Amino acid sequence: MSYVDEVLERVREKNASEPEFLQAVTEVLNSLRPVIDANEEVYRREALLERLCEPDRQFKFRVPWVDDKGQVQVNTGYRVQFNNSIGPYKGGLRLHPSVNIGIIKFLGFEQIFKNSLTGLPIGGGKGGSDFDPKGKSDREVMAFCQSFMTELCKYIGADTDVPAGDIGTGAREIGYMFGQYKKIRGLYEGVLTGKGLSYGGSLARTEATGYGLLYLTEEMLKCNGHDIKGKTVCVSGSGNVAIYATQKAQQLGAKVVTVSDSTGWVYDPEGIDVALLKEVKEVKRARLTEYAAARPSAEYHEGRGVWSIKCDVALPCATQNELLLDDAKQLVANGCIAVAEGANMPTTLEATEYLQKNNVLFAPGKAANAGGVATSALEMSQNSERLSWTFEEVDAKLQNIMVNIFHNLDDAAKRYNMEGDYVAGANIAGFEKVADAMLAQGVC
Ligand SMILES: NC(=O)C1=CN([C@@H]2O[C@H](COP(=O)(O)OP(=O)(O)OC[C@H]3O[C@@H](n4cnc5c(N)ncnc54)[C@H](O)[C@@H]3O)[C@@H](O)[C@H]2O)C=CC1
Ligand SMILES: O=C(O)CCC(=O)C(=O)O
Repeated sequence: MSYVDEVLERVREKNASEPEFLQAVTEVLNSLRPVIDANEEVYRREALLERLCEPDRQFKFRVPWVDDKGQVQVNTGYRVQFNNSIGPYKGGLRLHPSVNIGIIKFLGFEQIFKNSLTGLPIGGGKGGSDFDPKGKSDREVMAFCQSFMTELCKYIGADTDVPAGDIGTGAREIGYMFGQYKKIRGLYEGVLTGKGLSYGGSLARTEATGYGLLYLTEEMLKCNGHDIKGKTVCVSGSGNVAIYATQKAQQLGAKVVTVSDSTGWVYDPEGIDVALLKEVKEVKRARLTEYAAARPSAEYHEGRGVWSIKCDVALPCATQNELLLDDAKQLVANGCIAVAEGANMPTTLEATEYLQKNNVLFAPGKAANAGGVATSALEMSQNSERLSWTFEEVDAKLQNIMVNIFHNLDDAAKRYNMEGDYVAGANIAGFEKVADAMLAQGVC
C-alpha cells in the first residue's frame, strides 16, 4: 500500500466522526501523491504526513455568559493549533451553531497550506464556538466574547497564536475580544487581526478576502485568455467575503447578479447594488428580503438556487459544501468558465472533479481566499513596527500576493505535469514549504 493510502486509512480510523476534516485531508493527500511518491522514503521515515494530519494541540472549553434576561447560557469554545512550522498559528474564529471540533480541524488543516501559499511567515490554526450571534443584542455578544476570551487568552499571543474573524466574527466581536485580552493579560499587542482602525487594525483588511478573490480570479482568467470585464458572475453568501467580492467584481467591469444567505437568495439581473447590500447586511444585520423589498429589479427566492442562474464565473462565498454535484452540472450546462472559492471548501469533492473534467477553471479556496489571512499578516507587520500603511499600500501588496499565489500554484501544477489543475498546484505549492520547514526542525 502506498504511504498516502496508509496515512489516509489511519486518519479515517482516528477521525471517523469528523466528515469535513476527512474531506479536507482526503483532497489534500490525494493531490499530493506525485510529491509524496517522489520523496516517499524520507517522508515515511520522518512520519511527515502523520505529523501534518495531527494538530499540535487543541483546546475545548466551557463559555458561560449571562443573557439579557439574567439567564446563564453555556457554549463550547475551541482553538486548534494545527501547525506552526513556518510561523505563529494564524486563523479565524467561527461563531456559528454548526461549529464542532471536526469543522474547526478542517478549517485549521486548510489554513496550514493557505498560509504557506501567501509567502508570509504564518502557521495554521482555527477556533470558534457554537454560539450564534444572530438575534443577540450587542450586550449579549459582548458577554459571550468576554467569557470566550477569558479562557482563550491563556493560549494565544502576538508571537504564538493570532486569531481573527470568520463566519459570525466581524469587527464588533474582535473589538470585544481585544478589550478582554488587554484587560486580563495587560498587553497591548497584535494578538488579533481584523481590529478596528482606531486600535491597530489595518486598512483594507475588511475588503481583503473579497478583493483578493477577484485579483486571483482576474489573473487566472487572463492567463487562460479571458477578461473579467463584461462577465456575468454569481456570488453566494452575503457576508464579509461576498460583499467585497461583489464590490471588486463590479469595479473590474463584471456584473454580479446573485447573493444569498442561510434562508434564501436574490437574483438581481441589473447587478447587485453593493451600497444597499452593505446597508442591509453590515448596518441592519437583516435578511436579504430587505434587499429585495428595497430594489425593484431584484427577485427573492427561499432556499438555495444561486447556481441555477446562468453565469460565466461562479464565486461561492458562504460556507463549506454549498456547491454540490448537481450545481456543478447546472453551471457547466449554462456555460460557466470559471469557479473560484471565496469560502473554505464550498465545493464538494465530486463537484470539483466534475468541474475540472469539464474544463471549468477551478481555483480552490486555500489559494483564492488567501487574501484575508495575507492582509492579516500585513496587519501583524504594521503592529510590530508600530506603523500603519495607507489603503493603497496594503491593497497593492494584496494584489501582488494574489497574483504571485496564482503563478506559484500554476507553476507547481506544471512541474508535476498537471497543467491547469490548480487544486493540485495549490496543495503542492503550500505543502512544499511546510514540509521543508518540518524536516529542517527535526521530530517535534
Ligand atoms: N472573513 C474572512 O476574512 C475569510 C472568510 N473565509 C471564509 O469565507 C466564508 C464566508 O465567511 P465570511 O464572509 O467571513 O462570514 P460572514 O459571517 O460575514 O458571512 C457568512 C455568509 O454565509 C452565509 N451562510 C452561512 N451559513 C450558511 C448556510 N448554511 N447556507 C447558506 N449561507 C450561509 C451567511 O448568511 C452569510 O451571508 C466562510 O467559509 C469563511 O471561512 C475565508 C477566508 C477569509
Ligand atoms: O485573517 C485571518 O487570520 C484568518 C482568516 C481565515 O480564517 C481564513 O483564511 O479562513
